[in-house]
Amino acid sequence: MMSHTRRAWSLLRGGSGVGSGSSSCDGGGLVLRSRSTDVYQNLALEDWIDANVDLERRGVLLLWRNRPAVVIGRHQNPWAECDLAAMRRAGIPLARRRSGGGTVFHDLGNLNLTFFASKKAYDRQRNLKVITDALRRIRPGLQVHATDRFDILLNGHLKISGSASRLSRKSSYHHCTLLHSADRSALAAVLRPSCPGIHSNATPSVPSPVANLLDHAPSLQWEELLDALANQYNAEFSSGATATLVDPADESAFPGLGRVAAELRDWNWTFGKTPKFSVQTVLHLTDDHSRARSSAQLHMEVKNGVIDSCQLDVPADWLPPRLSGELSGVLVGERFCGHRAAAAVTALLRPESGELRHRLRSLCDAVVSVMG
Ligand SMILES: Nc1ncnc2c1ncn2[C@@H]1O[C@H](COP(=O)(O)OP(=O)(O)OP(=O)(O)O)[C@@H](O)[C@H]1O
Repeated sequence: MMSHTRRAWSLLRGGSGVGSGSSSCDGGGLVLRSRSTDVYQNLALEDWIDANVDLERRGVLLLWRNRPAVVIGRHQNPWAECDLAAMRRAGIPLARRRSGGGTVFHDLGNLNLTFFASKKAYDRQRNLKVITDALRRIRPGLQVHATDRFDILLNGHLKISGSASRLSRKSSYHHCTLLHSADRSALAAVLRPSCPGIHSNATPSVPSPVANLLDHAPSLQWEELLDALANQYNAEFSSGATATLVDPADESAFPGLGRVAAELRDWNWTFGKTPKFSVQTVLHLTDDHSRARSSAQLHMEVKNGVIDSCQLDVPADWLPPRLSGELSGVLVGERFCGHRAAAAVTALLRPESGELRHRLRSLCDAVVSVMG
């Protein structure tokens, strides 16, 4: 018997098997649900569908959820958008998506919907209408509306959905989040800057108060929500598709997907694609007994996530210029990442006089903590 994934693959490749409406494609045709909760696999699945499915013939709606993850827009700076140290402690990965826009938090209480269509059929308000119509249909009392920023708001001001999209030569996709029962305190804890004093042209996020659907529609279960969305998609796009489970980890069904997932997971994409930026900040220094205090100025230029230049202005009565100069030199060419920088500067902390070592350590710690 054909597995769900294989059936989906044959459908995606243009085989038959979906309901009668699917071939009269008014931009609609196939509803898929990903089995995976790995953010990189799911983002790679989006790429795969965009590259391999004939979207002129049929559109696709992909429904997916991730284990906790922070997803930044293509042109964003992760150090400016999220608390990387807190994420590392909690084991929450960072992903950079291919589309533009701002930073969002995902977990299993957040549903993602990706609407794939030909470039000609690309229509974000129509896609958002699928979501708002589905919500109104299952809970007529819910006050939801789509904004001209392509967010969906509840009760006029609480964001339940954010959108981003990507257009290629012939195809398009538009993905949206939908907060059902996400951990809002985790969301607030990770969506704040790691690093002070960043100057850059990266796209900034637009923070909004958020809400979970479950708090406003207390008995709304996942299956009811997923069915309503699939049905509404079919109604809007005159399709007769039933949702099909797919597994992006199945390389025989999605050849090449694993390589794309690995690229998305790689530091060179997640951090290395950050638009160039500079960091200018004051470092607060203390000795080992937290008695003596001083401050230093840090100025770094970072390109492709790597420190291109580093200048430390440290008062001469705190450290001899030789040592602060040496620390600056050690950091140039390093990835702008606190935990990696910590390894790089450890070598500097060779025995000097005890007092100087404490003062150098304090300076190193201050620099490393700035780097997230
Ligand atoms: N899963 C989520 N769903 C909806 N809103 C979220 C979610 N996670 C975070 N947010 C809120 O959305 C803000 C980011 O919104 P922003 O508009 O910058 O990006 P976006 O919604 O991804 O995309 P776009 O900018 O393309 O609309 C966050 O600061 C937070 O307030």
